[in-house]
Amino acid sequence: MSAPLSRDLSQAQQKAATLIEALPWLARFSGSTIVVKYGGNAMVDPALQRAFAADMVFLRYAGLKPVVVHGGGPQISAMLGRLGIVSEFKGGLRVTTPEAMDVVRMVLVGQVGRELVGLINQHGPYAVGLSGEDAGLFTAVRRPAYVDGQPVDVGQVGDVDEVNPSAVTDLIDAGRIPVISTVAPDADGVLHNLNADTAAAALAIALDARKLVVLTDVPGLYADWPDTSSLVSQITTDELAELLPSLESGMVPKMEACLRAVRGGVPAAHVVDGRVAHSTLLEVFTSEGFGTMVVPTEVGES
Ligand SMILES: Nc1ncnc2c1ncn2[C@@H]1O[C@H](COP(=O)(O)OP(=O)(O)O)[C@@H](O)[C@H]1O
Ligand SMILES: CC(=O)N[C@@H](CCC(=O)OP(=O)(O)O)C(=O)O
Repeated sequence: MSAPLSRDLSQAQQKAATLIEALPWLARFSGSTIVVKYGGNAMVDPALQRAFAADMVFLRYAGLKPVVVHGGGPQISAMLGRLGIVSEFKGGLRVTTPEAMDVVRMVLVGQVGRELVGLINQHGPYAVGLSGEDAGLFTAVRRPAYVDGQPVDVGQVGDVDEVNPSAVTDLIDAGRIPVISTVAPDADGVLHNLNADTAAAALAIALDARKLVVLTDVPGLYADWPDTSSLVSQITTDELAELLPSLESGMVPKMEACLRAVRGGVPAAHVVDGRVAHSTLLEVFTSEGFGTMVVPTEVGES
């Protein structure tokens, strides 16, 4: 039995309204580079993985230039466990011995990156995987770590010192979707383990990206975690800099990355809930946006 005509019509109008809501955002962002940090549940739930891959292809067809930087902390810990190598964190950073570094590279470049490339390429020949080692994309510098104010040795953990984005821009110009794993050599060629949020921010700046979108497992930043009424929809860089010292570990690298990106010239950085299918599309193409948006102080106050 078919539904009454009036219900068909109202459903059709709702669909048309959703499509037309995207029009100003398509006009604004078409041609822009968007760096997306893929992480959290979106990376382990098969339905969310497929939705994420479809979103990247959607962005490309909409005329945007998506660039994916992926995480993989839980996958690295699982593989270290399977190999009987102790996983240790100090000051929120993984202690990366030469032995652990081999595993970090194997898991990020050889497993997590490959899986995402495969998912995107079910839609066509778009994704190409590369790491910070390829064509000098990232040069790392040893990252200092502190516990209770005292310096501690975390081994081969790096921060991004230099970015040479030409390999990424070549791929974008060829219509591809770059998928980046965050390991990189230092100036002496010694491989380092980079936090993926940090690397995504550095890349967004170097690419002059229009947005940085960071997927995570919560609806966004809570000013007073875990009070769920304190979800922040928009925050300026100055406000975020003031809030940062009070944040707990999980959110710190993410919010530091957003602050770094926006202070480095990226017009907006967003933290969105990767547990919601198509969260990236919701953020880019709907008027309310989605999650927490970080903007420059002069924009937020105007
Ligand atoms: N102020 C806060 N706002 C939101 N989440 C917070 C906050 N403080 C701590 N968290 C925790 O940080 C986690 C996100 O960090 P993490 O697990 O490292 O992210 P991911 O795996 O997505 O890279 C959230 O799931 C939440 O438990
Ligand atoms: C130095 C450092 O933090 N390296 C991370 C690299 C992966 C990553 O950042 O993954 P997530 O985004 O899933 O946390 C690690 O070894 O776990």
